[in-house]
Amino acid sequence: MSEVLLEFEGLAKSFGGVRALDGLDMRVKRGEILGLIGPNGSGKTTSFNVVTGIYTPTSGRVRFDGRDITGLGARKVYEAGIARTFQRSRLCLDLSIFDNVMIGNHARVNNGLWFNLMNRRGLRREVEDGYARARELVAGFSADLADRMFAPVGALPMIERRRIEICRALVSAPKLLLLDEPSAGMTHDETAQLMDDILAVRDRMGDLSIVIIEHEMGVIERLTDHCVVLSYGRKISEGSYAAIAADPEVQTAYLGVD
Ligand SMILES: Nc1ncnc2c1ncn2[C@@H]1O[C@H](COP(=O)(O)OP(=O)(O)OP(=O)(O)O)[C@@H](O)[C@H]1O
Repeated sequence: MSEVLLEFEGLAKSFGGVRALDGLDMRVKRGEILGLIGPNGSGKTTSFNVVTGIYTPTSGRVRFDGRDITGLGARKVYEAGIARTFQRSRLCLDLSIFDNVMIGNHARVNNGLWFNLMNRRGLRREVEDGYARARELVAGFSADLADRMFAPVGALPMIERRRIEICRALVSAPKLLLLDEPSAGMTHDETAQLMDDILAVRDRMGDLSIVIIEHEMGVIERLTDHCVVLSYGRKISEGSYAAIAADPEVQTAYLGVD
């Protein structure tokens, strides 16, 4: 088995005259946490949208777990083992913690009409198994949250909502988790707690790979094994956080140092 889980080859995506991705080459190894950083508009979120099948690339290839997944639709990408969170929360605020987590579990349930109508025992077992799985995931973040699985998520503070979003992504047992600015909208203390959470998830889930987009450099420094820096849709640097932070091109493009 190759140690590379995800690979971009010359990935490009244009929107009219805007080259959001401009020939990006990048690799994510199994089990690593990779930080994807760069100034606003450098193509970070577009790369997530291309990998997850929301956008079809203009050119280039995406390979995942030994397969070419270029241009596969969102559902097939999800079934292949890639899950994500979004920069802006996509939780259903009126629904419970349990319901929100289960939305991420749809590939694992046999929810055909015939099954639901005729196999009541099977349906019951499916719901019970889903509940046990969702509760276990949530308990991994917070025992208190796990005791409130039927509370509406709209009543929860931002950090708890982020935890639920990560659980919703993890319930599909992905091989790759894409986190788009998980610290957005959180306080310094909440961000610190979330970093502990993400490291704990990685410890619990052995060879899960994580790609994290973040503007908070403290988060990138603490969490990542490797970083890739984008500018105008191209990779301008990569390496450990210490290496990229010391790179003059990164300082000029990203940190605003001349
Ligand atoms: N759907 C779209 N239609 C038109 N232009 C888009 C679209 N999505 C992204 N872009 C443009 O592509 C470029 C890259 O955007 P992207 O959101 O990927 O950057 P980013 O690095 O994630 O930025 P940020 O850090 O602000 O989230 C920007 O110029 C953006 O305006």
